[in-house]
Amino acid sequence: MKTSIATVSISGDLREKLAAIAAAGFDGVEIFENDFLAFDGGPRDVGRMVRDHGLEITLFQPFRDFEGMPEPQRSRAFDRAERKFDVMQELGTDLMLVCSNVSPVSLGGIDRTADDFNELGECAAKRGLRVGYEALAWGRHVSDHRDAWEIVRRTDRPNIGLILDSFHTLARKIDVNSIRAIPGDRIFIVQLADAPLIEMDLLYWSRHFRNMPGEGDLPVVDFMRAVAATGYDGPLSLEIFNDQFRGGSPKSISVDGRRSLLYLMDKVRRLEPDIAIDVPSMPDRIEASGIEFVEFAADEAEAQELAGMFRTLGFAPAGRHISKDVTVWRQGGINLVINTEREGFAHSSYLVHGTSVCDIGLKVENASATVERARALVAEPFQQTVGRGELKIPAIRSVGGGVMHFIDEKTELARVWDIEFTPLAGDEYPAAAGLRRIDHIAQTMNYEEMLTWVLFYTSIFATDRTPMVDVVDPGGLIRSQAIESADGDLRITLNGAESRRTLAGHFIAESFGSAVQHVAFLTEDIFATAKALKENGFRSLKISRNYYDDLEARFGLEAGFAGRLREENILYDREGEGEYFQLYSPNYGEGFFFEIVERRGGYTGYGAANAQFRIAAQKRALRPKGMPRQ
Ligand SMILES: O=C(O)c1ccc(O)c(O)c1
Ligand SMILES: [Mg+2]
Repeated sequence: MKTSIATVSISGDLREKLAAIAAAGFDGVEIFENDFLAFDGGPRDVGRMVRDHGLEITLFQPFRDFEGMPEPQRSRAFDRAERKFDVMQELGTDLMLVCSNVSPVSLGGIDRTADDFNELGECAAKRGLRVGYEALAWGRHVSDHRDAWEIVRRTDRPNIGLILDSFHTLARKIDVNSIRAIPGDRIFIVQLADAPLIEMDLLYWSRHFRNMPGEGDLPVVDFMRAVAATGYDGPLSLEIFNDQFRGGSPKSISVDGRRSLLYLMDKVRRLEPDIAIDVPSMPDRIEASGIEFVEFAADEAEAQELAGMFRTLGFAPAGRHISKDVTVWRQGGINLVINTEREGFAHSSYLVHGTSVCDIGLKVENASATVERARALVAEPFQQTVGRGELKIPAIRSVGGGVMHFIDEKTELARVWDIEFTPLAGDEYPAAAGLRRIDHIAQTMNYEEMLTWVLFYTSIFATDRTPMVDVVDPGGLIRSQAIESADGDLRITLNGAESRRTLAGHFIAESFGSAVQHVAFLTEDIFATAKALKENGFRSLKISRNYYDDLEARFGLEAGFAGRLREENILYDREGEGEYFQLYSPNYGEGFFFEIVERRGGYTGYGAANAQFRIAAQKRALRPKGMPRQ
């Protein structure tokens, strides 16, 4: 499988773009004409630079408003084409993209258009060049790949072929099976893009909202299955016009691009076992059955403070690491680890981010297969020196600089707590509060990074994303989206902040990067838990009285029940038969906190409707007395 990406898809100048594209492992690059025009060097220099990066130029594009023109525009279009052929030869590429004409003066007409391509094909053939025709979804006369293909077919020249672009076909909801009838060798290149489903003008949607396959809502897999059926084996080329990507990190967007293509083709191969698809083999998406541990990096003083918080939550120290300054605190099936080592990853994470979650342990069926899939999808494996008596636990770098370890039952990894830790009695600790397992963890990031995280999680793990919801913080909007396994065993919520004035934005700024902002524990009886916590000295986040008045009215709650919620500062939500209860800890440091939830009757959400009131309460609690409101 040859992978390629259009230079228009990422930020930077041409030099930066090529470096990032090459580093992410692409084979080729589409040179978008404007990137070339803006470059301070001739076409030969660009060609050399591309090849020096080990890349090839898969396509030069776009050539606009060519076909079906009256005179004198027609002759001018041919003159223009000759000039671009000169450039292409110097660049060292043989393929030009002609996108369907949008000019109001164009005449259309299938025979006229085929004649134009016939003549252009003759000119190109003299130089050994090829021309591909792409139907823009908003083309004046041709806006459907089926019409573009009919024109190419009538031209009947080997150097005139079709260019397919998933966006144009899928945005117009054209039946992808129509692709299956096209001979693969007449398709010169396949461009791929996804997009979120938003009702809007096609051109505007295409130029601003495209994203990587798997990041949006279009059936790109069905499109690619149809392409695979044609026998096409040329480059798969990303062409992503996206406002955020234009301002994003070229390195990270390029990696997302490669990951999206590998993930896409892995899916296609599994769905089309009879078609030979050349994609590196990798284990199927990994089923994760929950979070085995959450590890905090801290210094001694903050470790004490954190431990104090764990204690009020009903956790007790369960083990001390055999050789490291690492303690595991336990309650039910929850393991919270505090690492105060002065070296290693946790320490460097502490130096950069301060006290924060540096590592997440996921329970999987096969830990080494998990790393194998992650590596195949260009994630970075993580390793550090393993001390005597310690296990080598498979791990990767997750997005945002954190680490993710994998624990399975297959091997002795599941016994890590017995093998690497000396048990602690923890007798003098207050009673457990009924916390059973980690319900979810919430990771906070800049909004622009959200697609990167979504693709990371959904491509490696058997998870899906929920629709994005908006959460109102007094300082701005937070976009929230969950990644979850089908049975809800693994739940991670991603919160994207656009403004530093939000609690989430403040947290990212203060912790120097995206991080876990809260961990939510599951209880089976929120009222019993609230009572036990109170006895442990836990002080819950105080929620406004107005919230409870509204709750009572909104859900028609009995006054007594609403009163109990109010008394315990428990937030409530309902979804059909399902009910959700939430209790919050105070903030720790710059905005980290714990949540306790109970799910009744199959409630599957996260209480998004309550988030605004929780955030307002947290902001009140954060504001030092006498400080002006934001
Ligand atoms: O938006 C455009 O004009 C445009 C240009 C070239 C393409 O390949 C394309 O898909 C869109
Ligand atoms: Mg295109």
